[in-house]
Amino acid sequence: MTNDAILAKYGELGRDIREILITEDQIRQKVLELGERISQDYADKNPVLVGVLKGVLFLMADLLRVITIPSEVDFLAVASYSAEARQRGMVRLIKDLEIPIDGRHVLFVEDVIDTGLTLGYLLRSLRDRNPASLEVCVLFNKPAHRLIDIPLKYKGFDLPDRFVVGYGLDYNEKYRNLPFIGVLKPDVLKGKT
Ligand SMILES: O=P(O)(O)OC[C@H]1O[C@H](OP(=O)(O)OP(=O)(O)O)[C@H](O)[C@@H]1O
Ligand SMILES: Nc1nc2[nH]cnc2c(=O)[nH]1
Repeated sequence: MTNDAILAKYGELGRDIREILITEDQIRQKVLELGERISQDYADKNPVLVGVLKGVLFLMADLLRVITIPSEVDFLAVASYSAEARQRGMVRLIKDLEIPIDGRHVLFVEDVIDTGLTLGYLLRSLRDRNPASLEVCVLFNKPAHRLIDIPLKYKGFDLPDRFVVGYGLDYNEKYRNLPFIGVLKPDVLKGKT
């Protein structure tokens, strides 16, 4: 299917998209590769995959389906603060893990890393609980605005400095269900770059 045909299939959502940056097939292939590596690296370790709601839902579900070893999953949720508040390290946990992670091999799964502030805070919080190991798997890495250096053991795509939607990523809670990564048209995207 051409990109135009894919966008047409999504009707009003598709009409808001200026460009598809990463296709559904490219995402599927990359998630498969990540799942294969994780399955090899964590064989016999029964890892706990941890994600932050809500953007990670799609990645987490797809990744779990291609991981071939026993593994567990749990989620955190954080309150959204302004960029200024987050820069001061303010991330408020509104849902904590249900699985105790002391002594466990934890893989933090993130859909997108931009400034790194959210992940930086959450990794510190998880490290305090003494996991046996703590690594990060990110599908979409946006290095342009990174404020904190975070080692990424598993990385999918480097993205340009543009606000993107789809595959879990939203704009005002919309567009999460698009199966690709796209850039919104300028008239839709007010105040974002
Ligand atoms: O590296 P940072 O600049 O901290 O940005 C990354 C965060 O942004 C996204 O969440 P978002 O705030 O969009 O919430 P959502 O997942 O509920 O859409 C993503 O899931 C990360 O948690
Ligand atoms: N939807 C969305 N959320 C983000 N959080 C950090 N970067 C992005 C982005 O490009 N799109």
